[in-house]
Amino acid sequence: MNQAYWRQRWQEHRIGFHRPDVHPRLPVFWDRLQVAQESTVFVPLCGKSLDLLWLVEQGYRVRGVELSPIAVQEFFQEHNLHPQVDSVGAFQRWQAGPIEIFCGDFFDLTGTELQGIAAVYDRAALIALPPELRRAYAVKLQDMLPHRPPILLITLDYPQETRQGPPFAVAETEVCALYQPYWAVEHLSSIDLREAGSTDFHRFEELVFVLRRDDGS
Ligand SMILES: C[S@@+](CC[C@H](N)C(=O)[O-])C[C@H]1O[C@@H](n2cnc3c(N)ncnc32)[C@H](O)[C@@H]1O
Repeated sequence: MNQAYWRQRWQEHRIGFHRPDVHPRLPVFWDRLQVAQESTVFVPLCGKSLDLLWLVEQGYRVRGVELSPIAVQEFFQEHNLHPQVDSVGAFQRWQAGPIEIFCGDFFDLTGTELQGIAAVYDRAALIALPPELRRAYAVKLQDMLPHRPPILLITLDYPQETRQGPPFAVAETEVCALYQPYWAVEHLSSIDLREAGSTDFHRFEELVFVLRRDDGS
């Protein structure tokens, strides 16, 4: 699973992961993070998600990172936003009002781009990555966010042997293995997506977690 794969998916418009609406779990669970308004939320591997706009409507600033320039351009175009574009390190930074998207590879972030981050929203970022990159992704977040802001994390879980990712299955045990001991993991909900007719696998669940700084207390 490499950059070429994702760039090609955007080029061919194979973006079944992109929702035409705000993710239903975001408004339900966001308040659990208790993030002060006007602070900045980091949205890794953001695509052109409408969740960015929902967060802005709630009074936050958002900072995304996304590999595909097609995704970034479409996001701003589709919402009639007129971004300023400049270069920051390895990234092209697109900015319009409270929305900033760093176009480039998440793994090229240095940490300076994430200064002032008050919370993280991960929907379909961790599960977009194969196992070896998931470990690197979590380590990178740990390195770049030493103040351990809260994370709202949405994953999928299903028998991985029944299909190839992405999306990859990421169960609660793996979330705990990746994020503890830096963050305490609270499992908020499991939703059987088969009921919504989304799949015919014998198990296909969406899991929602909140990760909070673990002070060891
Ligand atoms: C499954 S999609 C999810 C997009 C978005 N979070 C959403 O909910 O619609 C994964 C996204 O991550 C992007 N991506 C994959 N690898 C990346 C990387 N190393 N750095 C930045 N973006 C990446 C892809 O281009 C794709 O848009």
